[in-house]
Amino acid sequence: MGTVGRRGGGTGGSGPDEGGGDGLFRLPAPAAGPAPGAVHLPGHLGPAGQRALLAACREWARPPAGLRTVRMPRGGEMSVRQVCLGWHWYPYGYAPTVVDGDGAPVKPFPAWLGEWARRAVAEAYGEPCGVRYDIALVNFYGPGARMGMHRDADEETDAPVVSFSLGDACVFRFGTAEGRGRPWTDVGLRSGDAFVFGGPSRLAYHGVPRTRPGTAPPELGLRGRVSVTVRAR
Ligand SMILES: O=C(O)CCC(=O)C(=O)O
Ligand SMILES: [Fe+2]
Repeated sequence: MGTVGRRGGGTGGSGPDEGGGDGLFRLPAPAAGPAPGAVHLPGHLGPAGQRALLAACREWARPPAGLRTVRMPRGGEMSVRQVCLGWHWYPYGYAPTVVDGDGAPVKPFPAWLGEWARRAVAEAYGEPCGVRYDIALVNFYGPGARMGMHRDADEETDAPVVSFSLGDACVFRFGTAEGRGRPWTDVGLRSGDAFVFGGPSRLAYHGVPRTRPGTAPPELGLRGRVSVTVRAR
């Protein structure tokens, strides 16, 4: 990856489907920190983009290799339910099949989602992105679900991670690579936002201490929150 700065301008027609003004993507909005290499893109996905991504998530959630509860090695369960694309993540590694679930082959990672991720990275950093994205983790947050501070450290590449948010707003806590404690910045993520973290922030601890139930855009028809985090293995 090249220099990591704030985005410059628009990225032009690099998306898989511009949606003819129907709001698949919004015009670039001002991008902001909270840390070097970590860029919040508020309102990155327009209404049509949010609808399209949510419809895809609903398909991906179906069995086989569908939504599952993740069991942690020490016996706890994640409150967020998850489905993976491309490679199946389990604590702590990647497998071609759902080794900690129904054993089915993981669903394919769609090329268009890689395009969406590259588009977000290009907007965040103001330069083209050539990463071959091949993994997505789709997280479903019901009432009270949260995600503890962790690093996305099971990938072999240092390609930026891109997350897309749908539904209820949340507090996204973004810390440092040094440890899971302070200092951190609490960023409010809302439906349609993208968040990119790469470069010096690639291995920063982050988590979702809470969502804000009832704040999803009503027209989306989603209760709760969904995040889609795209990575390169
Ligand atoms: O839900 C989010 O926004 C964060 C998800 C996350 O950190 C992950 O999937 O590793
Ligand atoms: Fe993460």
